[in-house]
Amino acid sequence: MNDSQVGFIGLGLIGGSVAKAIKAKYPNTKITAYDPNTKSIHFARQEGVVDTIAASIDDAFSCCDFIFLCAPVSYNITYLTSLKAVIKPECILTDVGSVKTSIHEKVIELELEENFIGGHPMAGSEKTGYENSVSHLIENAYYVLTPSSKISEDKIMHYIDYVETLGSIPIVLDYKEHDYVTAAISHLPHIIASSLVNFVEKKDSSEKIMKNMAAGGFKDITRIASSSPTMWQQICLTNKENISLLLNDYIEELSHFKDLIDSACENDLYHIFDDAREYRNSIANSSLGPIKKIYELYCDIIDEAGGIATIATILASNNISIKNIGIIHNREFVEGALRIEFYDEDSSKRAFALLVKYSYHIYER
Ligand SMILES: NC(=O)C1=CN([C@@H]2O[C@H](COP(=O)(O)OP(=O)(O)OC[C@H]3O[C@@H](n4cnc5c(N)ncnc54)[C@H](O)[C@@H]3O)[C@@H](O)[C@H]2O)C=CC1
Ligand SMILES: O=C(O)C(=O)Cc1ccc(O)cc1
Repeated sequence: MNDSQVGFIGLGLIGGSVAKAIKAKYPNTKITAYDPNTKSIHFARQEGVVDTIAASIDDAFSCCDFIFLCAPVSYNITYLTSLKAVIKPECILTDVGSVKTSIHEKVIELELEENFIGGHPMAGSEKTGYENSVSHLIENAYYVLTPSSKISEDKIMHYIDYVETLGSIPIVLDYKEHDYVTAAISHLPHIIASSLVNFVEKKDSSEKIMKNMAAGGFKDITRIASSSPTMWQQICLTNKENISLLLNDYIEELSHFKDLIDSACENDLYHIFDDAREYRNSIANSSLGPIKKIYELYCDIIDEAGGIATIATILASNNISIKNIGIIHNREFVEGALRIEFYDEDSSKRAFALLVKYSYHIYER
């Protein structure tokens, strides 16, 4: 894989980050890239990330083993026809787009299924452009792969291996399922964030009191409203059915919430917040990206002085570093349990064996 030739069409936040991850892992890879932003693509060549700048989708891409389409989703689709004319038969054609059905449909129409595996790294941020790209962006992040029905097992396995060696965690999904899932966990939240920001702006006074007082909670749930408008416009247009369906159900949920407030239903209101807190607390947290693999263990612990220190000492004296540690209480662990997070899988496995040896009761989730 170290001598591969790799093509990029679009070299912004995600394209740039994948290209940097490839160069970091496989320095001999030759990267050919096309991006209408000439300033950033020249900068990428100066930095040594790009070897050849392509002026269009032409023969420059004919020797590529992998080609990554990394422009906004609708633009990616427009390149498939010209790529079909230049790629070699072994080429794995992939994309990083947030929506998969629209590109798969075009791939089927163009009979490119023997080459195409859809891709979606579940990592990113509200930032845009090559200047914000970093080699570690996709590290430890789930990377969804949606292989075409006619692509060979060999190509799928080769691509899974490639993604894994770049530090991501590949998951294979059907492209339609991918679009329903991402509509709920990614597209709907972006719509809610942007509409809430616009709503507050409309409701604010001329002195901008709301804007000036907006605190942590508002900022936490609206960070993603700073994302690229073109990218999100295209996601809404290409995943229309799923988003509309879920938005409809969500509006009903909000309407039910309003009814409970209007009729002052104390118990129901309490339960809505309690259920949400419970479910939210059960979702693994990570500062590195939206969906990352977490290496964690839960340990029953007697509520006595020095309990946490004893465990920390056992782990430290065996050279196991702890990333995060703390007591949690919820329905699953009514009496409280110690949650210990590690930096990697090996540390988590070694800690498990060690704590079991010391007769602790350990759970994995
Ligand atoms: N931003 C995020 O957090 C994530 C984005 N994605 C997907 O990655 C893709 C790229 O998004 P970002 O890198 O975030 O956006 P970006 O705005 O940082 O980069 C897009 C790049 O595409 C280039 N571009 C624009 N029009 C083009 C065209 N017609 N032909 C070729 N290149 C063109 C731009 O010059 C820019 O360099 C999108 O399809 C998006 O759905 C996937 C995962 C996360
Ligand atoms: O910044 C965040 O929290 C994101 O949600 C980033 C993101 C944006 C689009 C995707 O398709 C995947 C991830």
